[in-house]
This record gives sequence, structure tokens and C-alpha cells, in this order.
Amino acid sequence: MFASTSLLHQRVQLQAARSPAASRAHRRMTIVARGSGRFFIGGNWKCNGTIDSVTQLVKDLNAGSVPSTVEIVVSPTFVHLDMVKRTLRAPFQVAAQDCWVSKGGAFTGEVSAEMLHDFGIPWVILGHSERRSLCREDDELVGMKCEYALSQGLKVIACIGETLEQRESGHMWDVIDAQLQAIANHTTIGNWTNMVVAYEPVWAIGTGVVATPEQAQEVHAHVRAWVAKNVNPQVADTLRILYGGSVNDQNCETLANLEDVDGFLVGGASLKGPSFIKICNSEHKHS
Ligand SMILES: O=C(CO)COP(=O)(O)O
Repeated sequence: MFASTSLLHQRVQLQAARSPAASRAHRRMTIVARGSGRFFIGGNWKCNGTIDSVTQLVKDLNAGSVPSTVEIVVSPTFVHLDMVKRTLRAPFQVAAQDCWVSKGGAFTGEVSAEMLHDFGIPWVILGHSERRSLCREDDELVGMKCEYALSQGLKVIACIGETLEQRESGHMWDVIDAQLQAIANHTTIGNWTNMVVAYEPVWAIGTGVVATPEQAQEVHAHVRAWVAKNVNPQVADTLRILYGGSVNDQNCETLANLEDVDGFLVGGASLKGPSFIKICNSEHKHS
């Protein structure tokens, strides 16, 4: 499908100077040319679902039409993970919502990265703000979890984001930089290709208050610049930075068109099959 990548690449390169959408397309084309990331849509089902509702959701997803240019990963609870993995069709993949920080053992209630890998679970979400706040996971623990999960062959959706108080008190950049630093401290350059970063402002999660396009783009561009400076420019260029927080089938297209938004991590709207399918198609329309 990308046989004509170089021609397309040249064309997009010419357009790049003209508009943000073209320059975003140019960056995407560079990414595709390098063989790495596609637009990424994650559905975080959180602590939701019954056998019936999960069965119906899988049915709805299987019936939906999604573009092959988008990587789609849904994340049910541990209880539903195997059932979803067995019944969901390609190209949908699955992710766990967390895993333990080291090798399994006497850690009651935990699930280890090697167990997930053994079970064929390709992805894990780490550092979600709900785990940071409800389970007191700090930056260092999240960084260590990323390191261990990556070492066991899992791919990681690493979450960052500030609270409203941190944003309004002017500490937003310090918070985000510290979260990134902890992840970077524990991630080898080579392993960044197995990770996506999800920017989820806490004030936008489950509130219906979505970040404005300007707010989202500002932070995403900051994250990319931080990674370019503190990790490696090429890693920054190909890193997929997802936005999460009240994404729905109405606001997704505008957000998908932003230069540094490479996908979404969706909560509530990922529990509704038809809405999630629409979100999976949001970038496609702009390509
Ligand atoms: O936390 C989220 C995804 O991980 C976002 O949740 P909502 O889409 O429900 O705001």
C-alpha cells in the first residue's frame, strides 16, 4: 500500500510549508516511511463490563469497519481480557490496564508482565492517572513498571498528565517533565519504539471537558520537543503521542487533525461500539 511512499513523501514535503495539516501529514509520512507508527486508538474500558455487555461490545466492534492504517488496541479488565482476546477480530489488539513492577511472586492480587506476555497480550497501559491517584503510583514506580514491562516484551502505553490545580498554579510543565523524565530514565533508546505516550490531562478525564485543540497541541508539541532534547530527535519524530480525556465521536476529528496528535486513549466512548468505531475512523478522513 505504501509502494509510492517516496512520491507521496515528496508531494507532502512540498505542501509542508503551507499548512499545519500538511506539515502533520509530512511528519506522518516520515514515520510511515521509516516503517514505524500508524495513528493509534486505544480504548480503556477501565473497571467496566459484564459478560453480556463485553460480549455485545466485541460484537459491535467486530461488525464495524476500521481503516487498516490505524492501530487499535482495547483494554478490558483482567477478568475479561482472555475472552476479549479470543473473540475480537483483527486488526483489534488488546492491552492490560496495569501490571506488576517486577517478576511475579508473593504479590497477592498482582499480575506480572511475563504472565501477560506468556498469554499473548501485546500491550499494557501504565501510569494511568487513576492508578497514580487511587493507588498512589508515583513517577518513579511508573518508570520502573515501564522498564520491566518492556524488558518482558510488552509494548507500553505510558500515561502522563497534570491536574487542574497543577495547571492553574503554573506547575504543569514541571509535572509533565518529571513524569517524562522518570519514564526516560528507565527506557533505553531502542525501547521507545515499543512505547506510545498518552497525554491525559486529569481535569479532562471523565468530565466531558475536553482540552481545546490549542491546549492539546501545545502540550503534545512540548512532549515531542522534550523527547527530542532529552532522549533523541529521531525518537521524538517517530514517537506517537496520544490525547486522552473526554474524547468522543463528535470532537475526535478536530483533535485528530492536530499536528502532534498521533492518536487517542479513549475511556467512556470506548464502551460504546458504534462511537468507538467512529473514533477509529477519525484520522482516516483527514489523511
Ligand atoms: O482516562 C481516559 C482514558 O484512559 C479517558 O477517559 P474518558 O474518555 O472517559 O474521559
